[in-house]
Amino acid sequence: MIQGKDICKRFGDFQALDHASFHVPKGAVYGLVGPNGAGKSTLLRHVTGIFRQDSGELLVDGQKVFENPAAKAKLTFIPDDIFYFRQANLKEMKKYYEGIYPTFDTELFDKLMDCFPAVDRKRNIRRMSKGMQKQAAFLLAISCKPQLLVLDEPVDGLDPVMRRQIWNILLNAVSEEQMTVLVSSHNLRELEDVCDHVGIMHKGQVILERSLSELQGSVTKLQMAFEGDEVPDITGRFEVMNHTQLGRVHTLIVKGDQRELGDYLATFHPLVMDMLPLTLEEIFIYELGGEDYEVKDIIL
Ligand SMILES: Nc1ncnc2c1ncn2[C@@H]1O[C@H](COP(=O)(O)OP(=O)(O)OP(=O)(O)O)[C@@H](O)[C@H]1O
Repeated sequence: MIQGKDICKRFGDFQALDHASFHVPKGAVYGLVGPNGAGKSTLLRHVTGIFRQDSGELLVDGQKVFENPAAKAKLTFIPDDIFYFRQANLKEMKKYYEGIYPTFDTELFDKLMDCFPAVDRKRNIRRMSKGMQKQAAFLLAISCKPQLLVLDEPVDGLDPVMRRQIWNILLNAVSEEQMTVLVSSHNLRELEDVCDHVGIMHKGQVILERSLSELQGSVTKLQMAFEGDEVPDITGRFEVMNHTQLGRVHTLIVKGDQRELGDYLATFHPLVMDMLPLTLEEIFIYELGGEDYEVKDIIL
């Protein structure tokens, strides 16, 4: 759905995007994660056609987006600073969206209103709380039935119940409408349950991009104890990303097929051997561990 290649953007002397490349497949929920100032919002503003890159290529559904209304009609964007017209209420904003998006689904809008009981159609949106303004933005954006929904820090300012509610609605739209979602966040944990692809941004670059199905099962955390103090050397056969020892218990983070690993280690007759699930956060920490990055700054 989105193909970005070597995108560069400079603001004066500052290189905000530095050959950023990434790929978002159709129907994916793609999380863009990175610390403050990494360039996430800037990249999203290129995807949504607000900025034009200085160099590099960016295609959404095969088309350039900047100054291309046909391409823009396929996507909706919820930025971190949501815009509503002064004095407008939800009813009026809905009318505005209906005028721009031929795909706007009024029936869906009315149905979704039930999921956001606190949002009053007749109240000036700018007078609503930040969380309610965000709810209104979701309501409008999803009702446009976009092929691509771009979200910048989407659940900031929402209570946990509403976060869950919104993710449920989004994931529903992804499975029913094949909608693609590109979402930025500081927090990998927040995205862990919902994304199927993750890209990590640092200093204007996408330094790592993975599909979660590719990751799951490819990295294993093992806790083992053997008769002696040593563990068998498996480095010739598997990539050991991390090894710590506490007493006789060894904890290894190993890359490779889980079953093959288990079968191989069982031949050494360990006293104890447990395979533990890794969080997405742990996987990325180990994946980035060998690189010259302050991993703790990236994964928050
Ligand atoms: N219009 C602009 N003019 C000048 N500098 C800008 C502009 N927009 C962004 N920048 C700079 O580009 C860098 C990347 O900003 P961006 O907002 O994309 O980061 P981010 O990853 O979204 O950060 P955050 O997580 O804090 O929202 C920052 O150093 C920012 O100051």
